[in-house]
Amino acid sequence: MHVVVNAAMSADGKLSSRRREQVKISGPDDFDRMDDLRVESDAIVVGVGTVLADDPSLTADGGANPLRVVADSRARTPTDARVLDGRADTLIFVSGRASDEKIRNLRNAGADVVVAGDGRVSLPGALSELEEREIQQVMVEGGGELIFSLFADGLVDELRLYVGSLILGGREAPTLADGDGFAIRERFPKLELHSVERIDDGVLLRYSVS
Ligand SMILES: NC(=O)C1=CN([C@@H]2O[C@H](COP(=O)(O)OP(=O)(O)OC[C@H]3O[C@@H](n4cnc5c(N)ncnc54)[C@H](OP(=O)(O)O)[C@@H]3O)[C@@H](O)[C@H]2O)C=CC1
Ligand SMILES: Nc1nc(O)c(N)c(N[C@@H]2O[C@H](COP(=O)(O)O)[C@@H](O)[C@H]2O)n1
Repeated sequence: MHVVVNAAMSADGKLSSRRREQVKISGPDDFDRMDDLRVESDAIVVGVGTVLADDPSLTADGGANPLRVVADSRARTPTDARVLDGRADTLIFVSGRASDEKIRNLRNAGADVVVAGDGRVSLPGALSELEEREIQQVMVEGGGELIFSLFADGLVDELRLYVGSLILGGREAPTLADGDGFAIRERFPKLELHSVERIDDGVLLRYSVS
């Protein structure tokens, strides 16, 4: 399985505003590139924070829709969220912290709900489940909490990072890898830079993860 993290950040490294509002960091050509990546992926994964903040549809304009996947330990995805609009299949990973009632409500809203882990969703467990379903390419769209955990668990193969030409600012604004962060005595994940490409008025950086 190949796991690609795709995200857009401002020149000061923020994924959205200090109020966690969805900001258009990508321009039209970069959104087209993102859509192409959705089409060529078998699953798109986000954390429930992104669902609650952005209410994304996670569908592809130009082709077949990949499986939509949400990491949502406590089953907080609203039953009227756009990821449950029936336009594509949706799999929600919850953990032992999710109540039976919330799981039932999500299933009634059309989601496939799978329990992975006891505390937060076990990401190795979730990716194993996707592998069993013959998912070959996974596109992770965010946000920063989920991306940090995937790096911490050593589960990311590739990073495609669009850097837009704007400053969002704010110490509380989400960044690419939030979570607890890494310390110097631990191993910082290392990247290998493969390409730099100007798109719209920003830059796409493509890395593999060593
Ligand atoms: N510019 C861009 O490319 C993008 C920007 N964004 C922005 O990012 C922000 C949302 O990011 P963020 O708040 O970090 O939310 P995330 O989408 O990363 O979701 C985080 C939540 O996922 C749940 N989760 C379940 N399992 C795990 C796990 N193993 N590790 C980490 N999280 C887990 C947790 O909630 P629980 O414990 O309840 O399960 C956690 O709070 C929004 O402002 C959005 O606009 C988002 C995507 C892309
Ligand atoms: N690539 C990219 N550029 C931006 O400027 C963005 N704000 C995002 N955000 C991500 O796109 C999702 C929106 O999805 P839908 O089009 O509604 O399906 C959003 O939830 C973020 O994951 N990405």
